[in-house]
Amino acid sequence: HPAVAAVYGRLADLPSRTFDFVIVGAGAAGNVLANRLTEHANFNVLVLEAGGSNQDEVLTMVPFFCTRLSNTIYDWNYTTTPQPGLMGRSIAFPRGHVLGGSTSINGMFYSRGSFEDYDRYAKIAEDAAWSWKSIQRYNRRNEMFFPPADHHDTTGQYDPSFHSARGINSVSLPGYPQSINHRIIQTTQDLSEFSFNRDMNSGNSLGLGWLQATIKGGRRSSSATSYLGPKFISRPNLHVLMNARVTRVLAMHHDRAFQTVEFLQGQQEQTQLVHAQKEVILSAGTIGTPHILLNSGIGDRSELSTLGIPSTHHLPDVGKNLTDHPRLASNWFVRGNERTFDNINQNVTLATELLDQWEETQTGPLVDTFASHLFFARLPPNFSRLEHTNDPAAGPNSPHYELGFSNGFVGLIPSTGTFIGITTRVVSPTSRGSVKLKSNNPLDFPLIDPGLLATEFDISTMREAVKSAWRFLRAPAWKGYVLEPYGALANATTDALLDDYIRSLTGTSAHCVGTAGMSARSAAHGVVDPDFKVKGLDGLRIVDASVLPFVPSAHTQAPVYIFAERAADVIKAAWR
Ligand SMILES: Cc1cc2nc3c(=O)[nH]c(=O)nc-3n(C[C@H](O)[C@H](O)[C@H](O)COP(=O)(O)OP(=O)(O)OC[C@H]3O[C@@H](n4cnc5c(N)ncnc54)[C@H](O)[C@@H]3O)c2cc1C
Repeated sequence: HPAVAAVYGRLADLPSRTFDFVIVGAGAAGNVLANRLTEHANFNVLVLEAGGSNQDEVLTMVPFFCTRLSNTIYDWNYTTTPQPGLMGRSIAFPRGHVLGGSTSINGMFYSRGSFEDYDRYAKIAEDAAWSWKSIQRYNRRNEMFFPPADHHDTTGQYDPSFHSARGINSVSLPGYPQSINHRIIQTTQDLSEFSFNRDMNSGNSLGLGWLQATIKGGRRSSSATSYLGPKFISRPNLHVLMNARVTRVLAMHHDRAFQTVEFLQGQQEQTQLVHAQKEVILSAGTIGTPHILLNSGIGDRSELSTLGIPSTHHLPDVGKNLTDHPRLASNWFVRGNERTFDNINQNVTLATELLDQWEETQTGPLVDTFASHLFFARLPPNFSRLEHTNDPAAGPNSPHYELGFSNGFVGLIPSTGTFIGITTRVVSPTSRGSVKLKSNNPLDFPLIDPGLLATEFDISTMREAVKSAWRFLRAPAWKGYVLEPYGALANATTDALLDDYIRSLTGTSAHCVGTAGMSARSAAHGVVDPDFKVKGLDGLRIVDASVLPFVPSAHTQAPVYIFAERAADVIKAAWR
C-alpha cells in the first residue's frame, strides 16, 4: 500500500498504543467495522491483521483463479483432526490470512440464505433486530449491484427490487457466457424438480437461478478492496497493522474488562500490547476468535486447567458447536469438442494469454468464478431420514442441499478431457464439531474438528444431493452431451458404494460458523448476547461468523457482511 499511510507493515510505524477501538482481524466482518466506526471522526480505530497485503496480488484479484488460493501464503493452511465421517481422513481447512481475510480467497458466491434463517436467529436471540425484515437495510448498506463484466442484458436473470446500488461491496451476475448456460435453463423448463428461481437472494432461495458473485467489472470485490478501498483508507482515524498475530486479550485494569490486546508483529519475538479505551472487537473468524479466547483463559474452566491455562472467565461454549457445510465435487466427461473451461486449467499458455486479456480489458473467461448457476432444494417430504430427525432446516421454505453447476472440472483436473462439474453441499447439516487448544502455546494451531458427515442425516442428504445431480444430467437438454461419470463415481452403483464415494472425497465448503454462538440475553448458554457482547464481560465484543449459532443455508459471506453492518450500528449507538 505505497500510497496509503494508514496500512502499516512495521510496528515502529504505529502512531500510538491506545485507540478507541481495537479490531482483531481484517476479514469480512473486521473491515466492515473498521470502515463504519471511522465514519465517526472522533473514533480512533486500529485493526490488527495476522496476514499481509492484498495489494497487487494478482491471484486474489482474478475471479477464475479463486480455486488456486488455498494452500498458499494467503491461507492459514489449517488441517482438521481425523474425520470419522470422512473415513478417518484429515482434510485441508482453508481460512484467509491476508487483508480481506477469507473474502480475499473465497469463491465469491453471493447468497443470503432464506428469510427463515434470519427469523430463526431472531427467535434464538429473542431480538427482532436479527430478523429478515430488520436486516434488509444492512443488506442495502453492504451491496452495490453492478453490471456484469460483458454488460449483457440481464433482464430475467435477477430481480432488481431485491438489490441495492448504494452499498460498498460489489455484486454482479456472470460476465462471460458459458456454453452450457442454455442447457441449464432448458432443464429448468423440462424438469419440475429444477424449477427456475429468478432471484435466489429474495429470501425465497429454493429453485435454480443465476449465481450472483462479489465481483466488480471482472475483478474480485473483497472486504479489503471495498470497505478498505481508496476512498476510506486515507481517513486519519483509521490504522491497520499487518503481520500482527494476536495471541491473547487481557484484563489489565479490572478483571471483567478485556480491553488490552497482546500480539506478535513481523519477526519480533517479544509480545506487544495495545489498549482500547472503548472496546476490543474480535473479528478473527470462526477458528481465530475461539483460539484467542481460549488462550486468554475465556472458555471451559476444566478443559483449560488440563492444559495449564488459568481460567479468567468460565464460558463453556467457547469453541463448541462448530458447524460447516460438507462439500463434494463430482465430474462427468462431456463430448470432446465442447467449449468448457477445462483447457484454461490444462494449458498454461492459454491461461497466460487470457490473463493478458483480463489485465488489458477485464473481459474473457477469467472474469467469473467457477460456477454460473446454483440450485437450492429440500428433501422430499417422505424422505426416510426426515421421519427420524427434527427437520434441521430453518423452516419449510429453506433448503437441505445445494447443487452448483460448472462448465468444467471441479477439483484436481486431469491433464486431458472435457467435463461438467456439479458441486453438492449439505446446507442444513446436523453434525457439530469443535475448536480446541492443542497446548498452552498460543502459536500452536488449534485442533479443528468440523465433524463433517458425522450424522446419518448428513450422509443421507449428501447421497440425495448426488442423486439429484444425476437426475439433472439425465434431462433431455443434456442428451448426447454428457458421456459418463469421471473416476470413482462410475462405480458408485448402490447406496453403500455411493456412501463410500462420498466419504472418500467430501471436504469443507469453508462455511464454518458457531464457535462463539449468540444466544438470548437471559440464556445461560452461548458466548455473546444479541448485541455481540461477550457474556459476563465488559469492553469485549465478537463480530464475525463465529457468532452465528446455526449455519445459514447459504454461502456465508453475505450473512457475515450483513450482521457486521448491524453490529457497527449497535456499537455506534452504545457510544453515542
Ligand atoms: C476457500 C474459501 C472459499 C469460500 N467461498 C465462499 C463463497 O464463495 N461465498 C461465500 O459466501 N463464502 C465463502 N467462504 C466463506 C466466507 O469467506 C467466510 O464465511 C467469511 O469471510 C467469514 O468472515 P469472518 O469475518 O468471520 O472471517 P474471515 O473473513 O476469515 O476473517 C478473519 C480474519 O482474521 C484474521 N485473524 C485470524 N486470527 C488472527 C489472529 N490471531 N491475529 C490477527 N488476525 C487474525 C485472519 O487472518 C482473517 O484476515 C469461503 C471461505 C474460504 C476460506
